Amino acid sequence: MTKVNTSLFTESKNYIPGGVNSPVRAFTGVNGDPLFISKADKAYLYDADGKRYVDFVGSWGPAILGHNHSEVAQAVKQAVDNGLSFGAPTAIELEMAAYLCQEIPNLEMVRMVSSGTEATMSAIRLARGYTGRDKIIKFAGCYHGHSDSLLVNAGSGALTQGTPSSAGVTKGAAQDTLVATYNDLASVEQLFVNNPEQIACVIVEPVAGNMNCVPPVEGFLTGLRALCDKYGAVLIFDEVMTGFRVAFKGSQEVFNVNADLITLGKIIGGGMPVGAFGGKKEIMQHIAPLGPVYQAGTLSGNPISMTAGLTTLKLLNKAENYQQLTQSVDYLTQGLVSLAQKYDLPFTVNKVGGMFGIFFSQQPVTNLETAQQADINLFKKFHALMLEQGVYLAPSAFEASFMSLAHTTADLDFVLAAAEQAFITLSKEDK
Ligand SMILES: Cc1ncc(COP(=O)(O)O)c(C=O)c1O
Ligand SMILES: N[C@H](C=O)CCC(=O)O
Repeated sequence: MTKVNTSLFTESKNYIPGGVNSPVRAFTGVNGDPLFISKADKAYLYDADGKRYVDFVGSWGPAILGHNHSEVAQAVKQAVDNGLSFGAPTAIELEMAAYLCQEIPNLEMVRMVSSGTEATMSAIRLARGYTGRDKIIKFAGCYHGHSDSLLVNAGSGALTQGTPSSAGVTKGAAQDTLVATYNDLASVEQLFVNNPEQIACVIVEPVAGNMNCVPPVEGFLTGLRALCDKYGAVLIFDEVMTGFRVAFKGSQEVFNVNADLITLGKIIGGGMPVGAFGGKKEIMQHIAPLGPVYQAGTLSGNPISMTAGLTTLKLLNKAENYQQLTQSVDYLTQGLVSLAQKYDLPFTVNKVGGMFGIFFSQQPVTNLETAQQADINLFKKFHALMLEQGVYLAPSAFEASFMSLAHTTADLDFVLAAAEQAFITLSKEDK
């Protein structure tokens, strides 16, 4: 790390646990030290020492237009002039809700919250209140935020830190969380059979992005739909990451499957804190003040977040944007695969729309077990070599990468040239 970065990190550790406000930022997953970011623009991050990086983290997903998009920034500046927060209904939150319901399949009503964690926690409470059942099914390696009952075999930072099932979660909170294997319908059906009429919902990342990027195999999501119908459970698609990322209308469109409840976050806040959950009216009417399932939030529907989010969504809403994202992902990942072959390195990629994952693995990665079988040490070395050359990848082998509309072919060629240098170094070390 360079001078200013080093002193900021040293100082931060005195006041903030681990020097960071979210564990995955700490770079422990790559045995490094975090960069302190001073500004971001288009496809680039600039660290505290002024060094530029081509960024594939995109604030963990939201920056799909690229950083600091001028129209979003302008709209936010105007909204700020009217006040930051009112704790009362606004026209902009109505506009956001109506827009989401118009664009996202099966979203008839939606409640805004302030994070993805709140969205999934509330959706689960709602599913429990609606069905009168206690147990839920999640998948090993999927991450749905940090509420107690979901920090069981979780992905993302929890997995990276080696604490997929967090300390501090009581047995009571965890006992109703049943864990199945991603892409394995038999493991789900077994849980339904073993817990008759007790399972309120299945919650799934339709494309897993918190054990790196792991798409659903053919029939997995439709199979979940069928199992939920058969056993009377609610199907929750956690689209906090995949919403507006894999396609404008999300995973339901890509995989042609209907969910009962959908959670959103990240992109719908355009870089501001946000989350949302919604779905069929019949279920959503159980939420307070209409129904008995309580859910609330001081800053929910915050006008600045709504403005940033809605402006982002309207700019995104063009088929050619998703063609561009897919083409950019294809260009980069095909280039990486060819280079890895050239230097005889084990390498595989997964991708859907604007998200992708790279693995130092010879076998396809379809679940947590195969993601963990990839060569994590090789990834750590690759990460360091890329960072040195000005490419910012997620500091963990268990995080998906994100393309933005601001990444140019020149940026991607720069990244491929850096990757070639990194692969040359890695292949020499390998021998
Ligand atoms: C799929 C998924 N669900 C939920 C969350 C939680 O969102 P947040 O970090 O905004 O609480 C995240 C990311 O953190 C996520 O990737
Ligand atoms: N993978 C997480 C969200 O998608 C990363 C964000 C965080 O935990 O800080």
